[in-house]
Amino acid sequence: MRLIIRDDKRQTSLWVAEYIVRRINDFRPSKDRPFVLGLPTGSSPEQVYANLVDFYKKGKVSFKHVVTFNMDEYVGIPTSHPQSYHSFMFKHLFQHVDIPPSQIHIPSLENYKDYDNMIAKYGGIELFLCGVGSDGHIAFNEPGSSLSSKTRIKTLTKETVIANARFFDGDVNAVPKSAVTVGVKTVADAREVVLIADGRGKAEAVKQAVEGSISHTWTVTALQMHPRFIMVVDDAATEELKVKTVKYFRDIESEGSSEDKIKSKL
Ligand SMILES: N[C@@H]1[C@@H](O)[C@H](O)[C@@H](COP(=O)(O)O)O[C@@H]1O
Repeated sequence: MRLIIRDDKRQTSLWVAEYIVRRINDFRPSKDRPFVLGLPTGSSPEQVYANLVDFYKKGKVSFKHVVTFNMDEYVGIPTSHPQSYHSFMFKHLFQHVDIPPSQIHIPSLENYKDYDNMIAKYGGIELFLCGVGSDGHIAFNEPGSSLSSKTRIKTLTKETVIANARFFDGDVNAVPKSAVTVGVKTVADAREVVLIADGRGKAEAVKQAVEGSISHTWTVTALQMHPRFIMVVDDAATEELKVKTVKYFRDIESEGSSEDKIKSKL
């Protein structure tokens, strides 16, 4: 695991967007060999998407040969609903860049049983970007979800419904109570996972992800097993970590990752 700590959300969002642009460009995607990108919704990635749009407009990246798979979607509201994840993705990213609509995938009641197969047909996900819930859930894999789960329907916990009420004018009753979501294993099967978290509200989840034991109680902890897992967090999100942990990761990252260091010497 790499843990990148930046001062604030502006900086974490920039780091992640620059990283994604670099990964897409280094991959040199083509029609026959697209870059397969897993994507989240939520307030955490919003500025990442704004930066990606900006980089696209400046000609630094193209999404023409990028295939996307979103991680989740509410059940019970139409895709046209302003708070559907479908609407979110078009508003913040898809409508501003050159991705062909046929290359966009969002889970739904219609396609969820085939979702993991669809991903497999593209050769798997190259990079899965994700956020994390305050209770440590990734996508909508709430506490107690199987760490080997695949795409399915999940009931949302009260904590998540309350947390997401902010997008529904604070009305808890308006928040859908279930969702289609990729599984923990769907995320963990990606060749690389990049997680972005900011704010004090994510501090406990970040602590569990970095210092906790692997447990279905905090589904994010499953990513500790991942060979290429990068967490990008702001200062506030590190507040529950041990001083020693923060110092350790700051020290190794201040020199660049060991891989970057070795490559730069070649
Ligand atoms: N299903 C989404 C998750 O994918 C997201 O990571 C989480 C955190 O959202 P936010 O980034 O708004 O804090 O919220 C929702 O529950």
